[in-house]
Amino acid sequence: RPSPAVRRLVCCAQPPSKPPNVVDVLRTRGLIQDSTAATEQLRQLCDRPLTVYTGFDPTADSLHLGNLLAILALAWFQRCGHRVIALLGGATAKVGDPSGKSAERPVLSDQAIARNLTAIEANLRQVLDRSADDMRRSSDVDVQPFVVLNNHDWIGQMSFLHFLRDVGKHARVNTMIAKDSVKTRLASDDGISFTEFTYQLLQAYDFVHLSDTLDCTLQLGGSDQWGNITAGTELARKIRSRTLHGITFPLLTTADGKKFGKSESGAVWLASDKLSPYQFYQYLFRTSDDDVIPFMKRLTFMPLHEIERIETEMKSDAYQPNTAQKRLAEEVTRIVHGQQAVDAALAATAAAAPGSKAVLSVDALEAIASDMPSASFGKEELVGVGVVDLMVKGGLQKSKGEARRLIRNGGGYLNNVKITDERAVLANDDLVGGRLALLAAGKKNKLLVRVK
Ligand SMILES: Nc1ncnc2c1ncn2[C@@H]1O[C@H](COP(=O)(O)OP(=O)(O)OP(=O)(O)O)[C@@H](O)[C@H]1O
Ligand SMILES: N[C@@H](Cc1ccc(O)cc1)C(=O)O
Repeated sequence: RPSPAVRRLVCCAQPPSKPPNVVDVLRTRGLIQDSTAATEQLRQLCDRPLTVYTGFDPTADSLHLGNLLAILALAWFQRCGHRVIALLGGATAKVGDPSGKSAERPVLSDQAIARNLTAIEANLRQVLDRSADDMRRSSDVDVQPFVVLNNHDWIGQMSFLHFLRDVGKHARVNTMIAKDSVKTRLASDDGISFTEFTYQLLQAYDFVHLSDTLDCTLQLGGSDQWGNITAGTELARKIRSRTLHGITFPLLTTADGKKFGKSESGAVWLASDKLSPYQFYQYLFRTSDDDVIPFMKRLTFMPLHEIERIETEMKSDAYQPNTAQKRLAEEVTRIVHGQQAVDAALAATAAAAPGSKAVLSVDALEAIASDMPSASFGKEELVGVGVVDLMVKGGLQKSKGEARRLIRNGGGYLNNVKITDERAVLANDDLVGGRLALLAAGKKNKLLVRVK
């Protein structure tokens, strides 16, 4: 298929089509919580290409599902023809954002920050590059490459005196202590360190710096960032007499109301070495019926009319349970890990399904390994050994008698194929990839056997 540029030439040199106003996109998808201007003023501001940024502190070695909301908000700006900056907080991570935190953050070593920076940049690229490529393939909107910056490049050089004179002098402590992030911590027994107290000024300085150097006029962030974003708009007004804007989106919360975060246990990581694409897919597949439609609007690029159609279908008697969840899981996994990962997750899900007859691959078995008990044996303890013995040794059945009865009643399976003979032995060919086999007692009770 010819590139958009070539298509434009062929199609009588038509100008690129005008993308929708990003404010309408964000608003209709539930991605605006607060903003520094009323909707109409924001629409006017976004009616021509502008530069927008969001910051990510490298406080862990992966971003998570909550951060995906911020990345997708940036992607919507990119898809609507704006220039986007993803800012890595190499400097701010050393200080620690008190927003939404009830206690002081631990100090990270320079090595840990450097490792996290590389990992987080990879997460951003894996989503934003793919989104931009998809967009370039499917429309003629002028999608600009996104820019990644690290605030250590300017804050790292700044002297303390410079900071006190050029930034601190223009900030009122009264205003600073009124921010939610500080107010809550001041009320706690441990209070807040001077370091974390100054965080908002560093983020404010970033905004002014990006507006000076790259004409960035808008900052996005989760609702926990409102205080830091407005610290930037206030500073710009004071030291540059300039009006900058901010938009926040509501935080993505778990079913029990907790913010998805990297510091929370059980984070839904975007990095595949911390959470496999299959587990990522499974997590989304388990979304409740109440959350599935809002998640589709906020975490996918699916057109709204399609989401609304699914919402209507969910209310009909003919609706197959979990169809919407499957679609959500596929779309979000594709955005984060790509189509191949979706195909692999679907194959693994089919392999693990109760009563599955799916032909097994090594990848599928490895993907589902964490979902079921497993047992490892030397190859000589497996090949030529009776499946009845293996079922008992692996803990799938309590006794050989029980295992025999199971097979006689048609409930024993090896690699998703019914075992018809209770004297059957495991052959070399039964080891998928020469190292894995799946034994099952009934439809759900499965055991993964591995060669040690
Ligand atoms: N659950 C969430 N829903 C929506 N946005 C989020 C969520 N968690 C973080 N963000 C947003 O992602 C951006 C980067 O946040 P940050 O790097 O501090 O992650 P974090 O998960 O909040 O980290 P930590 O748990 O260490 O506070 C911010 O704009 C933040 O508001
Ligand atoms: N404070 C943001 C990250 C950030 C860092 C620097 C900025 O300029 C902007 C945002 C957060 O913790 O989520």
